[in-house]
Amino acid sequence: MSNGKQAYLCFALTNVLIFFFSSITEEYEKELGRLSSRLTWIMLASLGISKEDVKWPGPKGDNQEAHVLQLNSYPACPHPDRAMGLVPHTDSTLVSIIHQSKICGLQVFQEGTGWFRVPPVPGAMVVNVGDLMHILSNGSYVSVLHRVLVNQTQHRLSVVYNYGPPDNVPISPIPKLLSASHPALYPPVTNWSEYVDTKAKLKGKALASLRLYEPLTKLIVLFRRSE
Ligand SMILES: O=C(O)CCC(=O)C(=O)O
Ligand SMILES: [Fe+2]
Repeated sequence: MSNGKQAYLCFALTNVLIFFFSSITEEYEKELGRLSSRLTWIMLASLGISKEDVKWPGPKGDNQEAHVLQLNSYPACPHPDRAMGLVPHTDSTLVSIIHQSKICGLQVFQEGTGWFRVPPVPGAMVVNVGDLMHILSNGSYVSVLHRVLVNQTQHRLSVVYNYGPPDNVPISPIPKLLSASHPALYPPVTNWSEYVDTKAKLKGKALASLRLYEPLTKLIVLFRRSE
């Protein structure tokens, strides 16, 4: 086959692959959008919050939630003890839905236990509570600290659907959840992208730096310690 024909075949094949990849990605985004929205409203409903209580402002009060689809690739690393796939962090989202390939790597931090593995389970996805859900629920849902380790021999992939509020919408604790005994723990965050910028500057300390009060449990511990 001539070089010209080979180049044409390669070009045509690439276009076919791009077409299939884009249509699968589009379908995936649509489904995950529906799933994230349902999960978000179910989580809020469990706190007694309805869609009426969280009207995203907009020209007609009909602003749509936003999302970012992220593809992560963690090449095999001969010295996994000297490298980190993804440093410990919380997600700047309402919720994030992770699809992991068959390789372990994701770990979650739990107070008192430390880091534990979240192994891939065939047919299952991982749902992370993000910082904006933490703020919206006034700390009822706690955003999860997690990290990713690299594998010595196997390449790991993950697909993360980051689900957040419409952009340009301020996020603050839902007023219905607040009372004299449950004051707002966070001031309004201007909007999703601004929060992401703040986080980039303050690294892991963005949420803690916004917090207006210490959790009551911590105060009790401090009080007991000083007795
Ligand atoms: O790769 C994973 O399992 C998690 C990725 C992640 O935490 C992220 O992209 O924020
Ligand atoms: Fe994450």
